[in-house]
Amino acid sequence: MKKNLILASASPRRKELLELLQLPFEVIASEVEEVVDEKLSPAEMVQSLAEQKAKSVAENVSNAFVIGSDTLVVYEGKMLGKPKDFAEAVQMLKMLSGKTHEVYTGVCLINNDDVHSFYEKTSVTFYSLTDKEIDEYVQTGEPMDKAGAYGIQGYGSLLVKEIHGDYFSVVGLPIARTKRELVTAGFTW
Ligand SMILES: Cc1cn([C@H]2C[C@H](O)[C@@H](COP(=O)(O)OP(=O)(O)OP(=O)(O)O)O2)c(=O)[nH]c1=O
Repeated sequence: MKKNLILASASPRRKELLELLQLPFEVIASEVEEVVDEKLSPAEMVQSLAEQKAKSVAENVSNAFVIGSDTLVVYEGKMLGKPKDFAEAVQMLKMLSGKTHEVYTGVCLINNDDVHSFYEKTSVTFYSLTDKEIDEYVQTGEPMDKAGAYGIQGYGSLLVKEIHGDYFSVVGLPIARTKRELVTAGFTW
């Protein structure tokens, strides 16, 4: 039987990226209270969070493939989620200035009792940023709902010197890999 596709995410970027598959899908934002186990590595953490999001939606639907995803920025072992306020956004950007960090995105595909998870790691190098540049960027408001306090797809593009790995994973969903993993997990077009 052909399965429905559901994106368990409130992120407009993930929705836009999933639209590239040219398939109908439904968006149901997960309302799970994310449980963070500090002992996990970044790769384990993003997959665990992706799984929590996908599971919370999968529990309430049938005959569907559910996709959950989570993105974290990691610098020198520190995992950075979304900044809680402007001051924290400034602090994160000062830390990332002139340095290379990793962006981890975990994806979890759930089909009934089958749980299939994977992650992508992308290295991003920032130019050295002046305090003025950081302040002006934070004033745009763009950092506030984004891991690591920047959006590579927006004004944040002006901060980035180099990237190694999947650009789309930094934006929130490694779409080419997701398509391939859906096939591996048994989803039929
Ligand atoms: C680093 C980076 C992150 N981001 C975004 C991707 C994610 O939406 C967000 C990280 O937060 P997440 O908790 O991964 O996702 P979310 O809360 O936005 O959406 P949901 O949990 O409902 O799926 O940061 C960018 O848009 N651009 C970037 O360059």
